[in-house]
Amino acid sequence: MPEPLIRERTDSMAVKKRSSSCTAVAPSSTANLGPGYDVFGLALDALYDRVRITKVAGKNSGRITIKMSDGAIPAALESNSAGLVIKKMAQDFAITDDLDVVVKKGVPAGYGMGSSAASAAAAAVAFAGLYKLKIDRNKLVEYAAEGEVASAGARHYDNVSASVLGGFIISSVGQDGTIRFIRIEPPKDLLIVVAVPSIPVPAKKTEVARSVLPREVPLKSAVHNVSGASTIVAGFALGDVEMIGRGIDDDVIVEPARKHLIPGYDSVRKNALAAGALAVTISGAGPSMIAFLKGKTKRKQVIKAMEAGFSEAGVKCRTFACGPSKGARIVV
Ligand SMILES: Nc1ncnc2c1ncn2[C@@H]1O[C@H](COP(=O)(O)OP(=O)(O)O)[C@@H](O)[C@H]1O
Ligand SMILES: N[C@@H](CCOP(=O)(O)O)C(=O)O
Repeated sequence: MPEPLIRERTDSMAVKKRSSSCTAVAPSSTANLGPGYDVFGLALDALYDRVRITKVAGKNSGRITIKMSDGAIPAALESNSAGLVIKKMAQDFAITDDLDVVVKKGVPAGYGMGSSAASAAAAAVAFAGLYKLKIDRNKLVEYAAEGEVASAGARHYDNVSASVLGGFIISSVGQDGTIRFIRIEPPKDLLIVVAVPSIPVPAKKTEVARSVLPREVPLKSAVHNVSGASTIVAGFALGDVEMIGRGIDDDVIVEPARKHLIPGYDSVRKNALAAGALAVTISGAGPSMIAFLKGKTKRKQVIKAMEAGFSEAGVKCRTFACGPSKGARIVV
């Protein structure tokens, strides 16, 4: 369910004297949007992670300690997306303060809503805020992408760019390694319904879901996906939700290879389309399914349809409707 942004309680005077801290929040996100594998990301105004970084006064052995609100996620620096980001930023800016990091999870880990990315994005923004670093937001995305190594085994930019920058983002990595992000403000009447199935997911689910993808694709499929992806971009640029929907529904490469990982995929998709969704796809690497609608009129019907679809496969799910979100920000 959407979690309201709650401002961090003001630290006591005693704590303030000993240390200084910075807190940032970052939104959940959906990646790919069908044919835009590893390129498209959309920030979702549904769930948020919060990261607070506190300098431990008078200690500069470079020790970074992470405390997680969700005990199922490893708190070890190298295995935690926020930890990897902070470690890399501390190295690059030669910061040796001891740091205490508290990660409050709002985005469930492993369900295709950019959970590791939300922690990584909030960590990058909080670290830059704490040390008042003059780095542009694109560079912040690059730092946040360090965190994806903890979950996906690779630096993919789609979730982190959306979490840091907000809105709809196109990430491109040039042949020379140059990374560029293009942000388009999503149309106001774009509504999103997410269904999160209650099924166990493997640790490093994204790495697993990436391993089932074909290494090479037929030219015909590549052409097909380029046309779908171009339609999505045109839809965002023109503010045309129906056009966005037409493009999303056109992935012939990634979704067919992954759908067997999601019990109920076919019925969720069929039901949601019949109930009035413009497009239905896997959110990120799954297992959540995501539907795109124009306005709120069909929202309840689509929610019911997706729940019924998972139920046909004997799977419970939780559902929510949301809009696009703005990007990560400092709250204290
Ligand atoms: N700060 C973090 N928040 C969430 N997951 C994390 C974090 N650090 C490491 N992980 C690991 O990343 C995996 C979840 O991330 P990921 O597979 O990208 O899923 P999703 O983006 O769908 O939530 C889990 O194995 C989890 O233990
Ligand atoms: N492009 C990635 C996106 C993974 O998103 P997640 O939220 O499931 O981690 C992929 O499809 O592997």
